Amino acid sequence: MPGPRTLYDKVFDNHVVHADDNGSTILYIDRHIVHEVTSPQAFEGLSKAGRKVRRLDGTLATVDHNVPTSSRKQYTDSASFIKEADSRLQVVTLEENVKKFGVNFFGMTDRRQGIVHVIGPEQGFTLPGTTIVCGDSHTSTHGAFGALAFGIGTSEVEHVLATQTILQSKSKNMRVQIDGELAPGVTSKDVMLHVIGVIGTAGGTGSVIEFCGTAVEKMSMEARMSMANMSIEGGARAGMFAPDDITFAYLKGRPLAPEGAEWDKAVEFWRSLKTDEGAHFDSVVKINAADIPPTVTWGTSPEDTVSITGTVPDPAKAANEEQKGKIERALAYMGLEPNQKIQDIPITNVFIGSCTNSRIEDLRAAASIAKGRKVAEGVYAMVVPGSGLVKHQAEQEGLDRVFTEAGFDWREAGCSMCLGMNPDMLTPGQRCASTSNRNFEGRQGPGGRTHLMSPAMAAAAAIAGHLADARKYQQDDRAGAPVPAVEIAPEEEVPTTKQTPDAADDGVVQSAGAPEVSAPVTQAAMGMPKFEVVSGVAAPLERANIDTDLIIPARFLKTIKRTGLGVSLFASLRYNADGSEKPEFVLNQPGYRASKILVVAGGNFGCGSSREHAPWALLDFGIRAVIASSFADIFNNNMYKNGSLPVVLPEEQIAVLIEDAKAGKELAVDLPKQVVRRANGDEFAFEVDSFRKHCLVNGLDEISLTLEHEAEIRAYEQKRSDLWPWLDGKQYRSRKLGTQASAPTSTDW
Ligand SMILES: CC(C)[C@H](C(=O)O)[C@@H](O)C(=O)O
Ligand code: SF4
Repeated sequence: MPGPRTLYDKVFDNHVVHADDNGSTILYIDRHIVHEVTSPQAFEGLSKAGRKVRRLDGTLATVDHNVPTSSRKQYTDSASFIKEADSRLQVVTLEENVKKFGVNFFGMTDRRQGIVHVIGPEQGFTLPGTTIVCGDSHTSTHGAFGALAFGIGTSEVEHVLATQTILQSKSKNMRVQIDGELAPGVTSKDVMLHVIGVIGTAGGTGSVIEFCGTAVEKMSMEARMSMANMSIEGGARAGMFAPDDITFAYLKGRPLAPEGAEWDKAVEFWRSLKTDEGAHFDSVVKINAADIPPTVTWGTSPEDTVSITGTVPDPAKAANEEQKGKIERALAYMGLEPNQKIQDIPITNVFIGSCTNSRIEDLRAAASIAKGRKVAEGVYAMVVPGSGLVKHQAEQEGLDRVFTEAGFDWREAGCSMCLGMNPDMLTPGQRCASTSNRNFEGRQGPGGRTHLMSPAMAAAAAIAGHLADARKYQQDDRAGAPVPAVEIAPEEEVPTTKQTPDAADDGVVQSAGAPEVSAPVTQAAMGMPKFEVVSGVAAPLERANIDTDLIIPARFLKTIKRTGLGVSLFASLRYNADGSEKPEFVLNQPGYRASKILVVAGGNFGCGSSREHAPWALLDFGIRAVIASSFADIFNNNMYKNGSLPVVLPEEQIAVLIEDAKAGKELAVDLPKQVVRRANGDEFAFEVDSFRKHCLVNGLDEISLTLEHEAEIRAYEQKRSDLWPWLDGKQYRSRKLGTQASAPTSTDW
């Protein structure tokens, strides 16, 4: 018998297909959600290698990032409806791929279309105890159901499509415990912003967070989803909540949830998915719910949080020079003054939407503030439901009229203004009160400024015309008049220093049935380059927390190829608005234009989005190795999958290498010997996982290696059918019973 285990341990253990002695595991994936941005190159890889989608019954695709959110009344097809050529190409490419491979698809005329992380739960495709992946960092959302759900890169998307498995090593266990009563007017979004303010954007790196505590136990599924969603903003691989009666009540009757006797069997199993008494957590953070104020962000990182009643931080009071520089840079970008009152910050835009806060409860909360009021003069406010079904439900409840009468724009489902990838974008200098999850520089459009907050707070800001305390706008429906719900303390402070944690499956889809897998190919399908020794003058980059939006902004993700992105690498740092080069940026300087190595002072390189376009852009520019003190998890993986190497070294050694780089001295990154060699012969040793090293040095394709374990994958699928039959789709089941299944169609559930 194993010792006491956490929820994460249990779900992980239940999915092991094959474990190597070195800790690398082939993990079975129950659910794979696919969108148009991160899948074209994966389907192309599949085609080139002559492979099929292994489990169509566990795969669901939709379009969300590129779709315009304007009325679809005139829609006839995507090719004519989507005006922007690159966006159109990604959407049409997915439409072609789902047809070609038989993948279940919610397209633009399907009411079930919406943001990937909204539609999965809505359909009951997301189930407790499952493993769920998507080429998207906010896959963590599905952890609200007690699923192990995480974002992956495009190479991994291809791996999952081909093998229904993924290569993983075990993460650490982290617990975030929130006990007590939340103050009136404080929502789960405030809680999560507060948590990220406490642990920092790298606080959860290498860990899976389990959220627990009395405050969390009372939360609705929507509220839990908002928190799990933003686990990635805390750097975590995933965020999980133990499934309970609230979870089961949400799932019961959903189209793909189990039914009848199978439902009872499933619930009985789901109830076992709790952390055992005495299970080990590598770190624990405890938060008192009553201490959490309505929280917003002031800066350019989700960790830059402050109470709505607080003030903009003063760099002069920063703990150290590094912090001072960080605050100054953020204030300059955000156009804010030190010590300015948060509630005095005027806004131009409001965005209520995104996979964090576009579900029915979110819209209800915003509507309760908007009801009977008007959007302030000069503010453009939009509400974008997370899916066609959320939109429909809201319209049934009359919320659309509440919004439109108040002057909000009522839109069609999609990612919209969460990221600058479709027509909904900020223009330079515009300032947005946003219910989304990322406030990185340029996130909602080049030069745009984002303040993250809850739906109620965003609605309050729309009405006030500046950042505002939603508690002042809470309405008493019976009286029909606005009344302040609580007395507000003048200056609630939120901790500014980071707290160090003390150590301490449905009746799915239909399709192809038993998989037919083509013979393993031994050479990399995409021709993965070998990595041995890479040398030359490294480019120094002195900045921490470099996010993937900064490495490659969203507007450049609209490609269906892996190549050609080098020119857009670090676009906002590299180019002026007129397209001319900024001479001060390191990669524009003569000595570094051909650098193959980047040395970064400051950790958490590659945080944020899962876009594999980030390592592709680096590679296309010519950079094959990045040396930093730490890397965000998904980015780290993505580098390896493309024959490039993330090298982790201690800060002191990096400081030496930065000086070498500035002096134009050559470095060599020697993977076989696992050292970085300086020009004077000194060597700094680094660690690397032995399996990954083997793949990189030999240019091996991981899919082929995994398919060598075909017998084990099949055995696992048999075991899964026996233990958790509700995870198999209907046609899959009938194929196994020997009945002839009909050809897959995209609506055949
Ligand atoms: C496009 C996709 C890769 C990206 C993500 O991984 O998060 C996007 O959804 C985002 O929010 O930045
Ligand atoms: S974070 Fe924004 S862009 Fe990314 S999936 Fe969610 S809504 Fe879409």
